Amino acid sequence: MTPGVKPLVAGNWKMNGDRNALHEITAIANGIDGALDEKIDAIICPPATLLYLAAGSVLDTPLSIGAQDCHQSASGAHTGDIAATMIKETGATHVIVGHSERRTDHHEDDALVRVKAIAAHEQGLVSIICIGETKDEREAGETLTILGAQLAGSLPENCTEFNTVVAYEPVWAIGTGLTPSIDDVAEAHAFIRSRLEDRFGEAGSKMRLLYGGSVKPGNASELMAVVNVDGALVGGASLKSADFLAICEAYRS
Ligand SMILES: O=C(CO)COP(=O)(O)O
Repeated sequence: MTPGVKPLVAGNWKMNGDRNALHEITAIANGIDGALDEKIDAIICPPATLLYLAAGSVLDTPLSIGAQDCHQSASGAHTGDIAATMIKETGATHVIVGHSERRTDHHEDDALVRVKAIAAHEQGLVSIICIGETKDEREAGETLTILGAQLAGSLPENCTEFNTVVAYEPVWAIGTGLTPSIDDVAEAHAFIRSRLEDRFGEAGSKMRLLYGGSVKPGNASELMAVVNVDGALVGGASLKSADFLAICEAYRS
């Protein structure tokens, strides 16, 4: 954790969830009591088809809703894409950009992630900008070089602690049950923090840095206790309210 920074626990549902799964969102919203709400912010990012319903279902609760991607343009001939303006209209407040699955599946590069983040910021949405190395890159000892390049290329100049969250997700840890060692998480997050401070000064020291990749109730406390880990970006374990709430509980004491 970073002193003075309120942690964020974010759930990324990816391409999972239908109307029947909305009760998981209300269960999470109801499971965050006042004491926990004082300790953490929490958001769930369901698929775009559920954004309106999800945002409507968490009104007046501590839970917020985010999207999983946005287009860099405000409107236009972009079949299948969703603009940040549209996300804003649903009542969502956050948007993930640059997730490794989009970088791989849709060939998104740092430059594109950067303009998506700008589009999100222009609409008053908080961008959750994802970075992370592949297994090959880690084994080649290139982790910090890759993270440095992704940070430089994916984060726009207008990032502040209010409009930007950085999520470190080692690609090889996503959905695999594998996690880096605590020392490796600490090293990566310390590196990211120093790069953010170099570039954004005071704002860089307060920007929230999430760890993502196989975060579960069983490892959340250990991972969340690492210096400069200001929360989690949770995939599979965010689909079940009990698991997501158990991860949030890592911050109760
Ligand atoms: O990609 C992730 C969150 O964005 C992590 O997914 P898992 O928690 O399922 O490994």
